[in-house]
Amino acid sequence: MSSTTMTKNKKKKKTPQSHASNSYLRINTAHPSPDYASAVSYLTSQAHSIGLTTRTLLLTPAAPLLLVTWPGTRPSLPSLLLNSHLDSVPAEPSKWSHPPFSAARSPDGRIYARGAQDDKSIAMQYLEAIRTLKNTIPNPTRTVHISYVPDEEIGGADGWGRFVESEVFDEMRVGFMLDEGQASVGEEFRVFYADRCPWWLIVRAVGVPGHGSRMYRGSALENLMRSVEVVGGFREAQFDLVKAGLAPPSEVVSVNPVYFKAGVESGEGFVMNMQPSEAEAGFDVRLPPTVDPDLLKRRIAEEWAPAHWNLTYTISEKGPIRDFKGRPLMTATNDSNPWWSVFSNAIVAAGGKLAKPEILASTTDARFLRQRGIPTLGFSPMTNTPILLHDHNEFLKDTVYLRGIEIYEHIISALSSSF
Ligand code: MET
Ligand SMILES: [Zn+2]
Ligand SMILES: [Zn+2]
Repeated sequence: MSSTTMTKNKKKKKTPQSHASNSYLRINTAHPSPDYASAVSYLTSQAHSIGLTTRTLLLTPAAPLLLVTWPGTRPSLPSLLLNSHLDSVPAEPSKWSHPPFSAARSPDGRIYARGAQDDKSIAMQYLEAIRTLKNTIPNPTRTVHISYVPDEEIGGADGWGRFVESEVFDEMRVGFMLDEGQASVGEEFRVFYADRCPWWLIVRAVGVPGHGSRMYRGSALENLMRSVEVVGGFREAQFDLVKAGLAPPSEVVSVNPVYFKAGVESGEGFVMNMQPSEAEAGFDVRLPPTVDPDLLKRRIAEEWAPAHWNLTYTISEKGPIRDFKGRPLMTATNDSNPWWSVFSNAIVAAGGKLAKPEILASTTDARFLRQRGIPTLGFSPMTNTPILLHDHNEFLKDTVYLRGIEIYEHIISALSSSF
């Protein structure tokens, strides 16, 4: 744990190109070696320029976590936490129209960068919104924290997984957290009250090796292909529900193959006339909170990877799927949750429209808070924007980014007051 610094509040005017965010987008935060040091140092300097307190936590040496604080006048009230992860998924630069860490701007204002949507925009918008609010309110009623957290994209074990267990987190007494959401292709802002839970499934096959010309039963690849066919059938059935309009995409179990690995290699590439004795496939599986995980586990064992086909499997469960009381991880979006009412009213006060609350198709660190019963919503203020997270040519328009700052001004102002 290192320095705590407070500087004086300087009144600065926001200019549209204070796309300070561009400097942040240019830091290469992609796995497998995200430049956390530069990201933390940049965000720290931005926070100090507004007069906010910062702390860098080294819960593991390679993965710093930055905590920014705007102290409230009534610190006894539960605090508001705004969360953003520091890391990004890798990009394939040769497939992009602009280098992924250039933050290149097109004539119509699209800023291209890996992380432009996921989720470096909110990282900067939180700060810019507070920069503006500080001009009129030196301190909020309730304490506002921003957490910049490592390793979200790889499961969060060394990020939120450790943070949530720390004394610092307990001392923050978080009452409500806002985390990232996803872009909206229409006019309405999207908000997410739950995530799907990721299981990373690897199916391994062994089998009879032999000459590439021979037809026989039980080769490793034949065994693996049987598994792929069964998984594919399940996938089609889930997809059919979505296509028929019977379920939103985030309310079915998705299962997508993400790699296949097989073949005997020589220095020249794959040996084409040998059938290998081993093969494996990787699947990204996502479970909505409404699904019974034990039933899916049974299906995997009995149908997707049965031992009698010489198949074995591992499931890497990325985080919790139920809270400490055994309930699905969901945040209430009705009057029973006062944070919800204040949040949704703030969007309206900002002139925005909110879509019906959804389950997020992907996964965020929100699950670590929901597991502890802390209400958490996923929200990234990006309307009229194609959904490009983890895709090539990820971008965000400058006008959308700037509008997002105004939205956060309303939200932070409302949620940090007492109610
Ligand atoms: N946010 C990432 C995703 O949804 C990582 C989730 S935890 C494995 O893929
Ligand atoms: Zn993200
Ligand atoms: Zn992501």
